Amino acid sequence: MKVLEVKNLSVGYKALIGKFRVLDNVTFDVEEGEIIGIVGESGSGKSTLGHSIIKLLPPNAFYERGEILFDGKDIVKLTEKEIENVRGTGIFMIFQNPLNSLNPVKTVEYQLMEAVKVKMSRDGKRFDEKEAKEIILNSVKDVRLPDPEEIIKKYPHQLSGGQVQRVVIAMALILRPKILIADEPTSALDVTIQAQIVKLFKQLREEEKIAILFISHDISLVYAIADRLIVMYAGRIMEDGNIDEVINKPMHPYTQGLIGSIPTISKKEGELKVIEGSPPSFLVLPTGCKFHPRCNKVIDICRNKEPELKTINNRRVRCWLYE
Ligand SMILES: Nc1ncnc2c1ncn2[C@@H]1O[C@H](COP(=O)(O)OP(=O)(O)OP(=O)(O)O)[C@@H](O)[C@H]1O
Repeated sequence: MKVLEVKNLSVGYKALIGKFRVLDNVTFDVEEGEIIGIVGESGSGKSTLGHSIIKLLPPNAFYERGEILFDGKDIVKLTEKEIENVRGTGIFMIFQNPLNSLNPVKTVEYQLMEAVKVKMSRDGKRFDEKEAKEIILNSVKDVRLPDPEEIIKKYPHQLSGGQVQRVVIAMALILRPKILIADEPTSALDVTIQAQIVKLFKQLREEEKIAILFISHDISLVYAIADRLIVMYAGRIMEDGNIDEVINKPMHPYTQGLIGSIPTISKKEGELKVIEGSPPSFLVLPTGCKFHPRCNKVIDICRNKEPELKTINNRRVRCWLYE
């Protein structure tokens, strides 16, 4: 069952130098319980995509075109009041900067309690303080925060970055949304905690059929959690498919470059290949395929005409090599 359909989504920003489009015609569906890794270099539009889906774009951003269908409604068209009812238990986003999700003048306990209240009321349950406290303490234990009783009395600024991130993840565990968007959720955490959080996300999917959009620049981490991989470049989907198939047989030269630059045990240091150059500015995007200036398989047509995202054997790929 589809829980989200993003159709032909284009999103831009207004800046002093003028308007520019970041997301360009992004289309993908999300199935119930599916974990999708969204990868790409910094600036490829991953966070913009996440913020668009939960309708929390910065004030200078605008939806140019397209639809985001969730629960029979187009998120793009929802009023602030309507989207408020979707956020939390419908769609929840863990931001790259977790402090943005917390209120600086309220304790952790207060904020997790609010989440429990929202969850109970949307599930049609009567609020029970004792039960709520138990749910809070369990969620704090689940994210491996030390001294749960003590930590919930604290304010966000009294916690480390990694602890704040775990409080936000605890909030997600309480709310159990239909869709969880996690933007680099574990980058502030050390490797052992990271592994535990990845396990928790998988458990959430198993128990609650939560769909997760896991945004990261770290393909190896995504490989440990996702079923499917979407590769973004310059605000476009370049490749999309089953994660094992994409990792073992990447079709797009950009995906091949990203995977070729992952240090793995089997590769000796000297064999690591990095993609030359850097992503283009959205103000002056190249003509044709946006990756062509950095592509080692470039052919004439790539410079002049942008390829469409084509479906080939269960995979979508935007590249002239497969036309
Ligand atoms: N508030 C903003 N105002 C203007 N431009 C913005 C704003 N936020 C993002 N952008 C532009 O959108 C582009 C995509 O940014 P975005 O944060 O979505 O990429 P990303 O792939 O998530 O990168 P990162 O991995 O660094 O977070 C950026 O290069 C930047 O030019």
